[in-house]
Amino acid sequence: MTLETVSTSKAHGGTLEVYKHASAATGTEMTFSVFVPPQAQVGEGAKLPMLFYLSGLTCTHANVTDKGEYRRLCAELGLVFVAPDTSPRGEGVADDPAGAYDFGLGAGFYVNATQAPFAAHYRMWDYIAQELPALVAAHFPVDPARMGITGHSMGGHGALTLGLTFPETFKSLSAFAPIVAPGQVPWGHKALGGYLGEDKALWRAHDATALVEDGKRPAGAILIDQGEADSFLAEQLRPHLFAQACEKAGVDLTLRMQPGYDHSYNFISTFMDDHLRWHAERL
Ligand SMILES: N[C@@H](CCC(=O)N[C@@H](CS)C(=O)NCC(=O)O)C(=O)O
Repeated sequence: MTLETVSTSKAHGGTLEVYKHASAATGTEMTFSVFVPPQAQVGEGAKLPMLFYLSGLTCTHANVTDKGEYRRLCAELGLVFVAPDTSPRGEGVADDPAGAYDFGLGAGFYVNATQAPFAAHYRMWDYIAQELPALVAAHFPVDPARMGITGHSMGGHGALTLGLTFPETFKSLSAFAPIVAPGQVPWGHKALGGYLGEDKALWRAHDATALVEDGKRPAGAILIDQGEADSFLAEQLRPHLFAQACEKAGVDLTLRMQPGYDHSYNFISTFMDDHLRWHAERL
């Protein structure tokens, strides 16, 4: 698969690179950023651990790339960091009929849609679970046996559901302010209903709390940070639903409620170092 370079720029001794490529999963062009730390240059054939970061509603690869403040520590730890887009885009890609921010473009919810007109391109589950790991392993100095996943909000939902479903691919798992129970909150009802249809039994495969209840297990322990001043906490995020399911199932979850922090990248960048270390220690 061919990658087209959008940009490349030296940072912290490594390089921040942005690429476009034709995606077999979505049938569209997809864009992602990758930070390659300086350890990649130490000898030919370096194989480094890597972390996928899945973004939230309205985001592209650029939000965390610009505001996540991950490069300095990734350079120190020798961790490759990959940030994909949140939905397919381009001509012929359906959007929310009313142009709402929480469905359609920028809101793929990391599922394979089954409902028209979204089924044609909204296949972010396959893109993140299969296509992107293979593509990254083929083109960058990464060890495919040492990949982790994290994400924010809708991207935290993606990280948890993918990490629980594919523990052999995603060996370490964390999330920032994730949607943990889409089957029980308005964002999830709209997205899962719109992409997967109204049969709620089918939603359980894309609901982290239901996945744990149904017996799925991550590769190891899970870290979640959640701001207590997050305006989405009570209605959309509800992390205690996931904590209860994990406790009952014996899943090792560290849920840290962070006083005063909101839903923004000020919160994410504050705790980014902790998440990078969490993954580096496990990969
Ligand atoms: N009310 C917000 C909701 C979307 C939102 O808060 N998105 C979060 C993820 S759920 C985000 O990361 N936004 C982009 C940013 O802060 O850079 C909007 O319409 O933009």
